[in-house]
Amino acid sequence: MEFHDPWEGSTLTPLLVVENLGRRLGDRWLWQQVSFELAAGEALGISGASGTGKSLLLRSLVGLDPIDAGSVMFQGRFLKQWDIPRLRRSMIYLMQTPGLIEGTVEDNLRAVMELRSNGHSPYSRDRVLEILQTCNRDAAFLRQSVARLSGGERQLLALVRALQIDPIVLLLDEPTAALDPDTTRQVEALISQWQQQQPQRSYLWVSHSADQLQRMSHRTLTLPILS
Ligand SMILES: Nc1ncnc2c1ncn2[C@@H]1O[C@H](COP(=O)(O)OP(=O)(O)OP(=O)(O)O)[C@@H](O)[C@H]1O
Repeated sequence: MEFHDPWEGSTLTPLLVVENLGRRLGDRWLWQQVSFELAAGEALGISGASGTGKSLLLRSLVGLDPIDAGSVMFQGRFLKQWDIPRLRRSMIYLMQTPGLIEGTVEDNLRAVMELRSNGHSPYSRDRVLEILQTCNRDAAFLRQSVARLSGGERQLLALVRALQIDPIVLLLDEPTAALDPDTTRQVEALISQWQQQQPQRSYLWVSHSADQLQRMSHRTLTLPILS
């Protein structure tokens, strides 16, 4: 199976080049010959039935899951040439169910900035409040206990936590799957605003909603069902 990349031949320098990627599950290929490029500023949708390997594809792009064939190049360097913490700051994978620490929303945001792998960038409440404004949240959200957050609020927190690290590429794994329509629109607005603030920012967005992919991506790759 092979994907046709309609952006092939584009004069834009690609941020991400995926060539003939393959992933085995036991003695079968989950997917193979997956090839695509993500240009600076591009939004690429990923669709496919449950179990076709969308999450594993995103995870493999940042070395969280093994690759059995092919190569991934980010900003001109193969994955194995990257310092992995640095790669994962530049290209952040946002998982479906975010892992959070106990405490408040702000504890979670601050903890990430204090991690060595984030280069000791200082935590900035002003920066976070600016991001939160887009989704109608203020300082009261920062004081909330994580234990009392809804599924949607946990997703919002995970997104804000990623955005404050200032990535170039976001790998979004069904980021609104657990959200009501209003919060879904807020998340979409947040991502759009983030992307438009700097033209090189790009994202891959996995979704089961064709409408959402039409709103949020320039084009879509569909993973085929394993035969
Ligand atoms: N770490 C792993 N090792 C081996 N197999 C895995 C692993 N993680 C997931 N799988 C299997 O790989 C297949 C693809 O899983 P994946 O979560 O990538 O699918 P998906 O397309 O994202 O599904 P959904 O739309 O339901 O989220 C599934 O059959 C799953 O059971």
